[in-house]
Formats: sequence, C-alpha cells, structure tokens
Amino acid sequence: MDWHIRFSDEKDCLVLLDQRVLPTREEWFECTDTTSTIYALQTMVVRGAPAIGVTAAYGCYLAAREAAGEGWEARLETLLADLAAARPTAVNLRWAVNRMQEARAARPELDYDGLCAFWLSLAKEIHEEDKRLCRQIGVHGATVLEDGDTVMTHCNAGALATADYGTALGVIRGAVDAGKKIDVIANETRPFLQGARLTAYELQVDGIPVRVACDNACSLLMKKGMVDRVVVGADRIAANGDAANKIGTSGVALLAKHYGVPFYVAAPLSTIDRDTADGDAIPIENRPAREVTHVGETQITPDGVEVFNFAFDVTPAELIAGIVTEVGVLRPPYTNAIAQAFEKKAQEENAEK
Ligand SMILES: CSC[C@H]1O[C@H](OP(=O)(O)O)[C@H](O)[C@@H]1O
Repeated sequence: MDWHIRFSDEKDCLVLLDQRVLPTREEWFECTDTTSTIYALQTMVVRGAPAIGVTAAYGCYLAAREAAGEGWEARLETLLADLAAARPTAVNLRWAVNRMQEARAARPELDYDGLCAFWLSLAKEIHEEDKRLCRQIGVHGATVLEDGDTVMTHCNAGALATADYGTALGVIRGAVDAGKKIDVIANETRPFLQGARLTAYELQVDGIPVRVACDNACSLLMKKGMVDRVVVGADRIAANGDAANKIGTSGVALLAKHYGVPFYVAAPLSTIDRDTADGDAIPIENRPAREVTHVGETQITPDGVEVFNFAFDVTPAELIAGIVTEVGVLRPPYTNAIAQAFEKKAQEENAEK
C-alpha cells in the first residue's frame, strides 16, 4: 500500500489519502502550498512519523514554489519554519526539513528554478528511500517474531504511517513474507482510533488476520496469555532508547513487563534523535479537545467538560526488549547500540558511493 502519498507532476501538488475518514470513505486531499501542507499535518490527513517526514520533504518544495518572486529566500525561510513547527513530537518532520536545507547548502550554485527542481527530486528520493527502509525493518523484524505468534499493536505504524509497508506493521509483514503465521490484535487507540480504523483496514486489505481490542482490554488479554509479543512504532526515540509513541503505549509496555510479554519498538534511524538525551526531553503534543469529546460527529461528553488529550507518551528504555531498525535489531544498552547503528549506517552508505 504505497498509493496513500503521491506527487502529481501534472498538478504540481502532493495528493494524500485522507486518513481522517478511513476506513468508511476513501477521499483525497491536495497539498498545493505551505498552508495546505501544515493543515494536512495538523489535522492528521496524513500522520505517522515517517509519513510526516515524507510529506514535509514535499512541503519544502511546495514552500519554495510558494515563495517565488523578489525576496524569495527570506519568504522561504519563514515558510519552512512554519512547516517544521506543524507537529512537535515526531522528529521526522524536522529531520526532513533539515535534510532538505542541508542538501541545498551543499549546492550553493543553484538558482531559484534549480532549487525547485533539485528539491522536488530529493523529496521523491526521500519518499522512495522510506519504502526501502521499511522493507529492511521488515527483514530484521521478522527475526523477533515466532511462527504462530499473536502480536499486539498500538496505534497505526503501518503503510499509512510511512511511505509503504510500515514499521511495526513492517515487522509483521516481514514475518508473514518470511512464511510465518502471524495474527494481530490491534488496540483501537483512542481518541483518534488509528488502530481500529487504520491498522485493521490495512491488515484486512493484506489478508493478515486482525482483531480489534478496546484499549482497556490489554491487561486481560495478556493475563489470558493471548498476546505473544507487542510491536509498536515510534515518533521519537531519545539517545538512551526512551521511545515516544501514541498515548497509551507506555501503559501497554508496563503491562507487557508485568505479564512477561516481549515489547518491541520498530523505527527507522531517522526517528532516533541523538540530540535528545532521554524521554523527559521529548515534547508531547497536546491535541484539540474535540478528538476526545466527540467520536466523529457524535458528542460523547457533556458540554463544557474539560478533557486531557496528550497525543503521546514515553516508554522507558528498560521496558523495551529491542528496537527494530533498517540496520538491525538494537538491544540494550541502547546508548551504545544506537551509536553503533549510526556507524553501521554510515559505513553502508559510504560503501554504496
Ligand atoms: C510509524 S510512526 C507511527 C506513529 O505515529 C503515530 O502518531 P500519529 O498518528 O499521531 O501521527 C503513532 O504514534 C504511531 O505509532
């Protein structure tokens, strides 16, 4: 499933499958400039750390197109700053903007038209690169699952959260592609219901058995021995291995620890932020109250009641059995393992040159 994000050369815009209305409707949203791209990110037309990074890469190109004219450089800087601030937790957003800017700095000879062409080409390269990374995560991740496993997921870290294939669902798809029989328990993941709406949708399309569970069923399911492993995605992983992911993830990890269920995180190295020392330093996004007070158009809380809507929480590294990346499965102590992973990635990239 890689058709949820595509660039239309004929329309010169980014076309996104609107994840707010899945699975009951398939509608498309066009990002034509910075405002529409930020809107798509903030309202979660597109969501998921790697998918956010790919969208931001195209968003840089769209910002350059929007800035056209006398003084475009200054306008572009303002537009890029707005784009980078669209959502605070997923490091991939800033990673993508920084990567586009660093690539531009290495090409000082580019004029305006040259930059636009270069950035569109680089955005497309980042898009295709994420597809490859997820497949590599799948190959390494397949080794942590056993034939016949029932795997619990939380939120959606699938193709819809990436360019294709997924990270947590990439691990599951990788095991299935390696011939292992896997079935999935998808936590519904209130309030945006990424599990019930998106993970179940993806796995049904792929023919991978999936059952949706209420978030508060997690303890009973594990107590009954119905969960063999947990695999989730991540929005930002700190240098010590603490991992920010959708709200509720840390609770699943604590229950997994209590019941002896191995808990894995799957993410590309672009989700690891070595400038963030530990999970306490990861900014946690607060989202609109309406996501809690309503399910779709149906109000479920009394008028005026206050709600909490933290979008993420942080799972401490000591609860994580392994971090599945495109260069392998990292094992504790993560500070060392992360440093070695980046060194291995750099060696692989140099070998390809
Ligand atoms: C593969 S990253 C997916 C990650 O992103 C989700 O957050 P959101 O839906 O708010 O973008 C969630 O934390 C997933 O695990």
